[in-house]
Amino acid sequence: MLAAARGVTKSYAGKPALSGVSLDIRAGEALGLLGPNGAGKSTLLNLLCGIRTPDAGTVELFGRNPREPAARRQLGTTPQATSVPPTLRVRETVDFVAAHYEHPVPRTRLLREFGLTHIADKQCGGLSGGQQRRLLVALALVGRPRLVILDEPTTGLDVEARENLWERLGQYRRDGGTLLVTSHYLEEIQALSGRVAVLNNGEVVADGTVDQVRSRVSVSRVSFRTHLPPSLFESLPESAGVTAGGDNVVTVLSRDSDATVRRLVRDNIPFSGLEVHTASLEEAFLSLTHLSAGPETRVREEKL
Ligand SMILES: Nc1ncnc2c1ncn2[C@@H]1O[C@H](COP(=O)(O)OP(=O)(O)OP(=O)(O)O)[C@@H](O)[C@H]1O
Repeated sequence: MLAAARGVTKSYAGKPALSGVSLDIRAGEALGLLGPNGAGKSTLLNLLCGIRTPDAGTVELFGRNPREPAARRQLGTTPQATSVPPTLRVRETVDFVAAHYEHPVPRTRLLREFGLTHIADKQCGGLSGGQQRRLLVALALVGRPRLVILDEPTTGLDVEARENLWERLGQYRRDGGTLLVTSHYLEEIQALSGRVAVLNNGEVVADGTVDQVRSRVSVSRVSFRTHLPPSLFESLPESAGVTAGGDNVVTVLSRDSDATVRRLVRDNIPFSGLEVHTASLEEAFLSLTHLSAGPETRVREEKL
C-alpha cells in the first residue's frame, strides 16, 4: 500500500469536511475519487500530500507521516490551486523542478509527451489556462514518482487536450505508476481506472471497481413514450430522477426497474416503446449521492 487514510476527520471552523474517512491506495492501481462540489475530495488529497493535518485518525504516505519531506520524495502532485511562476519560461520551470530529483525525465521528452515543445521558450505567465494545467501535470511527473495525486487535472482543458492528458496518464500507469485522481468527468475516470471511491458529505459512500459501484446502486434507465407530463414520474418511490427527451420520451432513473414497469402497467399509464437499460456510472453516482432527486437537467449534465 502506498498511501492510506484511517478514520480521518477534518473540520474547518467547526464544520466537518471529512467524517471518519478510510481509504487505501494500493501500488499499481488508478483510483478515481468522485464526489459533488464540497464533498471533501480536495481536503482528503491535501491530507495525503501532507499539506494539511487531520483532526483525528491517521494518514500515511509510503508508510510515513506525509508531513515528513522524506515521505513525499516519491510523490508527484498537482494541488487544485497551484499556479506556475509567471516570469519563468516553460523550459526553465521544468529544469527547476527536475533539479530536485535524482533521475528526472529528460526535459525534451517531457515537453514532447505533454505537447509543450512549441511553447518551451514562453514565459509561464503568458500561457493559456489549459497550457498551464498541462505544464503542472508534466511537473508532477518529472521526478518519475511512484505515486501521482492530481486534483481535477483536466479542469479548463478542451476535449483534445483532455484526451491527450488521459492518454499520458494511462501510459504512466502502464509503466507501473500509481494514480489517485479527482475529476468531475466521470467518463474519464471510467476509462482510466479500475477503482472508484465516491465521497459525499465528507464520507466514503462507495468504494470498489466501476462494476461494483454500479451494481451496488443498481440503477436502471426505464424509457418509454407517453403523453403524460414527465414530472408525474418523479414521485415514484424508486425513482432517482426523471428526464424528458424529444418525441415524448420520458426516462426514469429507477432503483428498481421491475417495480417501475409493474407500476406503469398497474396504474394504466398509457406508454409505448418501453426500454430498460443499465445506467451509466454517472447516473449510478448521482443516485448514490442523492443529487438526482432534483431537477431533470442534473441527470443529463456531463459535468457534475
Ligand atoms: N480552507 C478552508 N477553509 C474553510 N472551509 C474549507 C476550506 N477548504 C475546504 N473547506 C470546506 O470543506 C468542505 C470540503 O471541501 P473540499 O474542497 O475538500 O471539497 P471538494 O470535494 O474538493 O470540492 P470541489 O469539487 O468543489 O473542489 C466544503 O464545505 C468546503 O467549503
